[in-house]
Amino acid sequence: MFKKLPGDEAQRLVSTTPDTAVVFRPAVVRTPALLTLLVFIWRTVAGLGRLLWRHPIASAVVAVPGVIWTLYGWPYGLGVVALLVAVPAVWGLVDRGSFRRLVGWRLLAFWRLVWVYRRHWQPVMVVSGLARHLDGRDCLPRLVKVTCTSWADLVEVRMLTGQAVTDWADRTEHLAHGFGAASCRVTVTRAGRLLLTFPRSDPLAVPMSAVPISAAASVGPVEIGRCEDGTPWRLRVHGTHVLVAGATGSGKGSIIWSTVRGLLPAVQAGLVEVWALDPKLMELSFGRDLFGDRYAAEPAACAELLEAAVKVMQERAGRFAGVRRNHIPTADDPFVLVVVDEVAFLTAYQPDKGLRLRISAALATLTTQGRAVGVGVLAALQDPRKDVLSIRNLFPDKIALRLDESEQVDMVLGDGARDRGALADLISPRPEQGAGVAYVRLETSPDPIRVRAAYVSDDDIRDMVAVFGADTLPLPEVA
Ligand SMILES: Nc1ncnc2c1ncn2[C@@H]1O[C@H](COP(=O)(O)OP(=O)(O)OP(=O)(O)O)[C@@H](O)[C@H]1O
Repeated sequence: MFKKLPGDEAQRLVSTTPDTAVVFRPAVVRTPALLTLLVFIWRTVAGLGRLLWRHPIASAVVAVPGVIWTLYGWPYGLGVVALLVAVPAVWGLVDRGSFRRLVGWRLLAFWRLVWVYRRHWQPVMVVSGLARHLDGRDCLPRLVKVTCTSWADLVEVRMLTGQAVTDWADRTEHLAHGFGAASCRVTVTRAGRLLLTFPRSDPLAVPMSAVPISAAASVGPVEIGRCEDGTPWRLRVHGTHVLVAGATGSGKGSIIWSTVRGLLPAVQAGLVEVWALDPKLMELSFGRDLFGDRYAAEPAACAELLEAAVKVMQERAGRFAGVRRNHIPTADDPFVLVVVDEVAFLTAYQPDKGLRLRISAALATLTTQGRAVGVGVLAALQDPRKDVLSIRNLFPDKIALRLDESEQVDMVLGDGARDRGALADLISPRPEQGAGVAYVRLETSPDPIRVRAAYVSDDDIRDMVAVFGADTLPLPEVA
């Protein structure tokens, strides 16, 4: 048996004669055959023990029929095999949900662990540069566990000591291609541990129709679509400000309209007011009757409406000072949501400098002081550069729809978001596949979440106007 010498050994040789070929002979250590055999047996036994410990059910499913076959003969063994096939099949037919949860995804996870991840682990780690070669040995990050959900493989990994999350985040493309997935997302679970998410299918590939309007009036997070894991996407608007960035046709309208739609019962109950600024005249004007007097399209009118919102905010701040620190929506002090479609028309592309400054000042005041007194801003824009919207960092919650360039992702979602898997620049430009698909990074979590907003069609907006139009709403006068 050869003992591999440390690879750095040759570097210690020094030759004083130029152009002399250095011949390096590795030392050969002869190991007794018995020792080799013992090491081999030990490794096999340890491997079996590890297999039984890690996968007791899978091991039992294979071992039990074998043992019965050996002890009682083949008819009994075959009977147990038939039972092992028939019981899950009937269970799966009767209650597919529980079968998948308790058996199906576990079996798939076992299969994917053995066939995909463990098989390719070493080459992928070495080629992607995540493994290290130390003292002649390959040190690999540890593959701890694979779990399957309906749409993705979740792979838990223990990093090598001294590795950082960015080492992995920088290599998501290598990992995705290496394990045959379309993408990879990196999440930190605890010190030294990561969760890699490899989607197997895209549950957001099919457009969703508008979320039904709830009977209950709520200012709480509004359900506006679905997250990648199948749970509802609830957008918090009260107590925060939200910035929506996306190229033309990316579906900014669906986020704005889904939010307005979800708030309508609360608007009707007088707990919420939606103030609409529509400088492009193409989006919010369609449901203009929902906003009554609180609608502006001309830049001068937009400036006035924003300044009116600032007045509401300041008046409340004066009343709340020293009395309370948070806003609770009531009929007297409703939550005011200022919706701005294409905010760049008012800030960057506005030729009148006086108006531009008034609007920027009002927006900056609202976004810095508004959330504690119940005034929120939901702004949409196409170009997220700082010179287009200098106050973009004042929005705690950000949504990146399809973007034109990869650099724009971090501009919207913050540093490192793209490396962590927010591939907003790769969202399909085909409306049926990609419109409304977005990555969200909430104030409370650095990890981007992939979501899709429901599509609120023109007919839906007409219905909303018919039921919740201005004549049915309690709209107080602008101060
Ligand atoms: N959530 C969605 N699901 C499916 N399709 C959508 C969705 N949102 C929008 N679309 C489709 O994409 C098209 C463009 O959407 P929308 O006008 O909302 O984009 P936008 O980002 O507001 O574009 P612009 O900035 O040019 O106004 C719509 O006409 C619709 O067909």
